[in-house]
Order: sequence, then structure tokens, then C-alpha cells
Amino acid sequence: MAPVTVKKICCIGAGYVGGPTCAVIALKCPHIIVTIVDLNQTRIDAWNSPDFRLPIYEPGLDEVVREARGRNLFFSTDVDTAIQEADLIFVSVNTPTKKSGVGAGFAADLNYVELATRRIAAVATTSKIVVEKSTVPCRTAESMQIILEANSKPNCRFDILSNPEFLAEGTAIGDLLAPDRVLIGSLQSAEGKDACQSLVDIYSNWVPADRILTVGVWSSELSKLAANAMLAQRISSINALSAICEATGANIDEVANAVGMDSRIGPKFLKASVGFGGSCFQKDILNLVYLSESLHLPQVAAYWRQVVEMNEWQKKRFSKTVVDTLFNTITGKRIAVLGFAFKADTGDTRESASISLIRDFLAERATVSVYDPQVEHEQIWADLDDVVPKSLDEIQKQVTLCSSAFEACEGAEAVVVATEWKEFLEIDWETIYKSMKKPAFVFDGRLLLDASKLKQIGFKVVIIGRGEEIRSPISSPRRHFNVLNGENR
Ligand SMILES: NC(=O)c1ccc[n+]([C@@H]2O[C@H](COP(=O)([O-])OP(=O)(O)OC[C@H]3O[C@@H](n4cnc5c(N)ncnc54)[C@H](O)[C@@H]3O)[C@@H](O)[C@H]2O)c1
Ligand SMILES: O=c1ccn([C@@H]2O[C@H](COP(=O)(O)OP(=O)(O)O[C@H]3O[C@H](CO)[C@@H](O)[C@H](O)[C@H]3O)[C@@H](O)[C@H]2O)c(=O)[nH]1
Repeated sequence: MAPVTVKKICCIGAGYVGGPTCAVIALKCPHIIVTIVDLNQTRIDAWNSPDFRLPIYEPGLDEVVREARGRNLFFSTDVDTAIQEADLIFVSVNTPTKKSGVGAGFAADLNYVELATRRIAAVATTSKIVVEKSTVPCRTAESMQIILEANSKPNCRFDILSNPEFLAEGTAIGDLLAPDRVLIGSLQSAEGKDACQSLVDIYSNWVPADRILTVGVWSSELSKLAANAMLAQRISSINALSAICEATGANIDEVANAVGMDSRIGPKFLKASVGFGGSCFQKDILNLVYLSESLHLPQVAAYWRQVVEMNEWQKKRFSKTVVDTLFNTITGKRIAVLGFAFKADTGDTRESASISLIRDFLAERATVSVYDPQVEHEQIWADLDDVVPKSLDEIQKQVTLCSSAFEACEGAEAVVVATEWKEFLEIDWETIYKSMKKPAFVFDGRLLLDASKLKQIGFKVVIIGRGEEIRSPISSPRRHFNVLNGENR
């Protein structure tokens, strides 16, 4: 046996991962035909749209698709043909948290992975390398192997690899073009190593050899969950400290800078915020919690669960600060929420902190005006409809969706910056101030704005993790901690 030279790739799942990942492979490997397939016709139509109105917003993505689409990159709903023709198949389907049944609320729902695997087994007529691209619990490759072997045709061999994806949304193209590392896990048999080499050969077209790590398949699967858990843990750590800053008068940016300059700690992922969002962190940590519990490791499970609990608390804490500061009531008041995406430079709203904030504001009977530069209005309605315990009609009476920051802020009593879009830095805050009710409050949940400039204009400014900013004339939410008797007063 020798490593197969891959000529055709199929990617099952044309989402945030499958689309950009395989578009970059097509760009960098013009000698390989790459077909990305999905069951969702609307999504595939958008990938194929003549004016490149792609289904996801990702800086730099349309340039990549413009160059490769129609040359060696194709998007299709014909899943079976793409499977049959490919030498190597990426499984890049969604693996959301289970909503019901055993492990509900924690375990990954592997139904989509299983259906895709069964489809491969059902239609493949030649041997394939099957690559787990989706984020999955440790040992999922084993289940895939069993399903494939039990259902395959004679003379069809399947070698499973794990190749988790580490791209972050908003920087996906840069991350894919120059990854910190590409991780490939395989069985340590001769066949497993050959399959691994076939995938190494693909990435070697643009990734330096010392950035391609080959490991055992279980290590690879676990490393993906571990990386996300440790990144999220840093954010929860800095957010926990932001609460101490607010209570003491320390400044979280100064603390993060001082801590991050220790080369053992490093400066990245120490930005305090209104809470992390995105489709991955919470889901993958809960998955790790479930795995730990299944392995009878309750202390390990509790340790990781706390990272998610701290994040939930941070979101609640922020919405409570808004209510407290606005004289303990926001009933009938207009709150402008700037940013609905879970981070800047993406249109993705999955688990966005904005959703929780708006839900809390609506529960307090505020009216809310929302502006985001990328998120479609339909998506905002769908997200609110999902979490707010009211009918969509009722929600629409309380929420207005706006097409600019100015429109959202006009007549508002407070502006909440929930996503760190650069354009919020550059807007004319003087004009916004004039259009708002007074006193006009700004709540910066992203440490984005220049507080002293805003204060000069006349705003009351409340910034996450800055003790000295949080002081309203009446409600005085800043607590003084009495060190001697340990009481809040
Ligand atoms: N979004 C990210 O930034 C990111 C980064 C790294 C890893 N991941 C992981 O990658 C996986 C995919 O995430 P995503 O954000 O791309 O999800 P997504 O929901 O955007 O895309 C998944 C796509 O798979 C399609 N699909 C599901 N079952 C299918 C089937 N049987 N046949 C054909 N198509 C099918 C869906 O229609 C959907 O379009 C997840 O496991 C996720 O945890 C995501
Ligand atoms: O210092 C920080 C860094 C991030 N965030 C927030 O954390 C969330 C996640 O951000 P980020 O990790 O940049 O985006 P994702 O696209 O969710 O990417 C994460 O999740 C992906 C899916 O698994 C992984 O592939 C990536 O490596 C991992 O960074 C967002 O709400 C950010 O605003 C902070 O609050 N403070």
C-alpha cells in the first residue's frame, strides 16, 4: 500500500467550516477537484449565486470563491455523485448540543454526522478516506468506522481521519491560509498512516511541514475540545476579574495587559466582554463536561462547567447593571443595542450575547432598537422568537430593527455596545448624543469606545471592568467591600 494521491475531494456540509475550508483547499490545490455539497438548496444556490452573494459573511471569502469557483471548486446538492467520485470526503456537518433524550443540554447531537456517514456507506462504490472535520466527542471516529464497515460494498475500504478545524469566524480566510497548526489524527496502522499522508500531501501545498501535526486519532479529537475549552476559560477568567475591577475601582484592561505581558500567559484572549458567544465555545465545553461525566470524572466535569456558568453570569450581570444604572427601571425606556453578531466581522448570531441582553431588556418591559451592520433582520427575529417567551407579534411591538446606529439611538435613553464592530468607534457620537434623551448613557460591553471622549460630549459612561465609571447619581451600583467584616455595604 502507498498513500493515495487525492484527485477529487467531496465536502459534506457547506456551512461556516465546510465552505471556507474547502474553498481555500481548491484555491491552493488547482490540481484537485473540490465539490462541496449540502442538503440545503438555498445555501447551495447562494454559494453559486452569479453576483457572489454568498451565504456567509467572511472577509476575503468572496475573492477566494471568485478565483476557484467553476475552475476546480463546485457547489452542489447532488450529495451521492460527489461521494461516489471523491477519493477523500470531509464530513463537515453541524454537531449542535442535543436538545432532548440522554445527555440533553450537554452532549453533542451526532445525528447529522451519522446520517452523512451512512450516506457514504450506502452510495460509495470505491474506497475512500473519510475525514472528520466536524467537532465531535472523543472516539466518534470509532463509531463512524463501525457504521461504514457494517454497510459498505465488497472491495470498498474506508480509512477514517480526524482533522478538526481551528478557524475563527471573521478571520477564517487568514486562519486557513496561515494556520497556527493543522492537526491530523489517524490510527497508527500502516493503512491509517498512509491515509494520513494523503491528507498531509494536500495541506503541504501551502502549509509549512512544521505546522502539520500528525497524532493518534483520539488525541486529535480531544485536542479540539481542549483548545476551545482553554480559550473560553481565559475569557471567563478575565470576565470574573472584570467583576472585581468594577467593585474595587481597578481597570480590567490594565490588569489584562499586566497579566498578559508574562510570556507564560500571553496577551491574547484576555479581552473582558459582555460574555463569549458563537456556535462553538459553549457547545464544545458542554460536550467536554458530558464526556467527563460519562467517564465518571465529576470533578473534571464541574471544573469545565464553571467556565460556562461564569459566562452566563457575566451576561446577566451586564443586563442588571443597565437596569440598576438607569435608576432601577427600564420599563417603557428605549435602549439601543449596537451589534447583534456574536463578534465583529461576521453575520453569525449563534449564542450571541446580544440575544440574552435583549431578552432581559424585554422582560423588564423596555423598548429596544437594534442595529447590526451584517446580520439580516429575519435572523434577528428568528433568534428573538427562539428565546423570548412571547409571540413574535408581541416581540415586534417592543423591538425595532434599524438600518443605522443613528436610527437605533435616536430618542434612546441608553446605548449598549454588544459587538465590537469598528464602525461603532467611528460614528459621530456628538450627533448621537444630541438625539438621545438626557441623561444619555453608554454601556460599553466590549471595551471598544473612548470613554473620556464620550464623557466630554456629555454621556454617562459605563464600561465593563472599569470600577470608576460605574456610578450613577441615584442607584450607586458600585459596591464597597468592607475587607474587615467581609460585607457589602
Ligand atoms: N463555525 C465555526 O467557526 C467552526 C469552527 C471550527 C469547527 N466547527 C465545527 O464544524 C462543524 C460545522 O460547523 P458549521 O458552523 O460549519 O455548521 P453549519 O450549520 O454552518 O453547516 C453545516 C451544514 O451541514 C449541512 N448538513 C447537515 N447534514 C448534512 C447531510 N447529511 N448531508 C449534507 N449536508 C448536511 C447543513 O445543511 C449545514 O448547511 C461543527 O461540528 C462545528 O462545531 C465550527
Ligand atoms: O478576548 C476575547 C476573545 C474572544 N471573546 C469572545 O469570544 C467569542 C468567540 O470568539 P472567537 O474565538 O474569536 O470566535 P469563534 O469563531 O467562536 O472561534 C472559536 O471557536 C471555533 C469553533 O470551534 C474555533 O475553531 C476557534 O479556534 C475558536 O477561536 C466571541 O463572542 C468573542 O467576542 C471575548 O470576549 N474576549
